[in-house]
Amino acid sequence: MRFLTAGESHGPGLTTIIEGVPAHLTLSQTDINDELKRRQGGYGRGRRMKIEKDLVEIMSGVRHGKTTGAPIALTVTNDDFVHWAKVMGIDALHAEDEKQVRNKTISRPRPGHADLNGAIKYNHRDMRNVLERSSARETTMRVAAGSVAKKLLKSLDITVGVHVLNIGGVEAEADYENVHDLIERAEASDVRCVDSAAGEKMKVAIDEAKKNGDSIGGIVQVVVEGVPIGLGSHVHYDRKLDGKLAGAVMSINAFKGVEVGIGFEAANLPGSQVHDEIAWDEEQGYHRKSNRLGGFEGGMTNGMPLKINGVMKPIPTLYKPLQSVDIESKEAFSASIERSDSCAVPAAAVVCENVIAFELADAIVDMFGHDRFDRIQEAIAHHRAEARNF
Ligand SMILES: Cc1cc2nc3c(=O)[nH]c(=O)nc-3n(C[C@H](O)[C@H](O)[C@H](O)COP(=O)(O)O)c2cc1C
Ligand SMILES: C=C(O[C@@H]1CC(C(=O)O)=C[C@@H](OP(=O)(O)O)[C@H]1O)C(=O)O
Repeated sequence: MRFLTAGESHGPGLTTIIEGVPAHLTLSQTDINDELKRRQGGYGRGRRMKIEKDLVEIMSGVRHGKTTGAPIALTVTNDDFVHWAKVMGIDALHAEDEKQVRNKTISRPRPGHADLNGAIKYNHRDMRNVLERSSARETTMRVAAGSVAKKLLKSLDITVGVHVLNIGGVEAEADYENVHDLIERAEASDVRCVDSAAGEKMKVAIDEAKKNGDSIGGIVQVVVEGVPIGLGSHVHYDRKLDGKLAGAVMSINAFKGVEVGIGFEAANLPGSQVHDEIAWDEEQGYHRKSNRLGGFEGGMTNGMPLKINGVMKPIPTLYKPLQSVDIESKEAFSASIERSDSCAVPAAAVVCENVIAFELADAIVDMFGHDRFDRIQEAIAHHRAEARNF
C-alpha cells in the first residue's frame, strides 16, 4: 500500500490517493471522519480548527460500503479558503486586492519552520509558497489514509491507540490495563493523557505558554495490540519494520525523535535488564515475560504490544517572535507572526497513531496477500494458529 497527498494549507482543499488497499474491506465516510475529528481536537489548538470541519468525500475506490481494490481517492475542503482566495491567487486579482496580497507576502522567515530553507531551495521571494505546503494542514490527509489502514487493522483484531506522556516537561504515569483501557481514558482527556492529574497540569502548562506568547512540545506513545508475529523482516535493511515506523514518525511535522520500547534508556542498562525473556503456554503461545523492546526484535514484530514514542518539538510560530532577518533588506527583524497553535501535541498524537497504522497495514498486506481482504483474514488466522504451536 502507498499514498500521496496534495494540497496547500489555505488552498481550496486537500487530496490523497491510496493505492493497494485490498478489495472487500468494509469502509464508510464515518470511519474516516471520526478519525479526522480526533486530529482536530485537543487542548492548545489555535483558531483555525474552529473554522475547519474536515469532512471527507470518497471520490473513488469504494462502492456500496466496500473497497473495490481500485485506488481510493479522498478529498477534504478547506473552509478557510474563502478568506484566502485572493492571497492564494486562485481568483483573478483586482487592484484593491493587490494590497492584501502584498501584506500577506512573507519575507521574514520563522526560526524552526521550513520558510528560509524552502525559499532558498525553490527560489521563492514570497515564503508563503513554502509555508502553504510545509504546514501541518497536510497531516489531515495522512490521517485520512491512516484511517483506512486502521479500519483494515481493526477488522483483523489489531487495535491501535495513542496517549500523551509529556507536555512541556509535565510527565504522566503510563498506567493502563490494556490498549482498550488506554484508548477510553486517553480519548476522555482534553490532552489525551491517561493520568488525569498530570493531564490537568499539562493544560496549565499550555495556558502558561500561550499567555507568554510561547509554545511547548511533548512526547506521545502509540500502543498496538493483537499484532501477529513476523511483520517486517530481518533479511534486508529496507524491510525492517521498526525502521519504517521510525521514518514515518520522524516525517510528521515537528517530530524530532522516535523511541521503540524503552528506547534511549537502553544505553544505561545491562543486557539482562533490556532483553525480554521468552516463554510459552497453551493460552498465549510464545510470549515475552516483559516488553522492554516494545514488540520488535530483528526488524520484526514479536507478538508483544508495540510501543513507539514520538517526540514533538515546540511549535515554531511564536506570538512573541524570535529574531530573524528580512530577506529583502537583510536587516534584523522579529520573525513574522502567523495565526498558530500554542501546543499541538494531543492532535499530533492522532497523526502519529495514523502514520504507524498505515505502515502496519502495509506490512500486513505485504505478508498475507495483496488483493482480497477475505484471503488476508484467512491467511492471518492460519499464521496465528501455526505460530502458537510452532
Ligand atoms: C498537528 C500539528 C499542528 C501544527 N501546528 C503548527 C502551528 O500552528 N504553527 C506552527 O508554526 N507550526 C505548527 N506545527 C509544526 C510545523 O508544521 C513544523 O514545525 C514545520 O513544518 C517545520 O518542520 P519541522 O519542525 O519538522 O522541521 C504543527 C505540527 C503538527 C503535527
Ligand atoms: C491547519 C492546520 O494546522 C495548521 C498547521 C500550521 C503549521 O504551520 O504547521 C499552522 C496553522 O495554520 P493557520 O495559520 O492556517 O492556522 C495551523 O492551524 C491543521 O492541523 O489542520
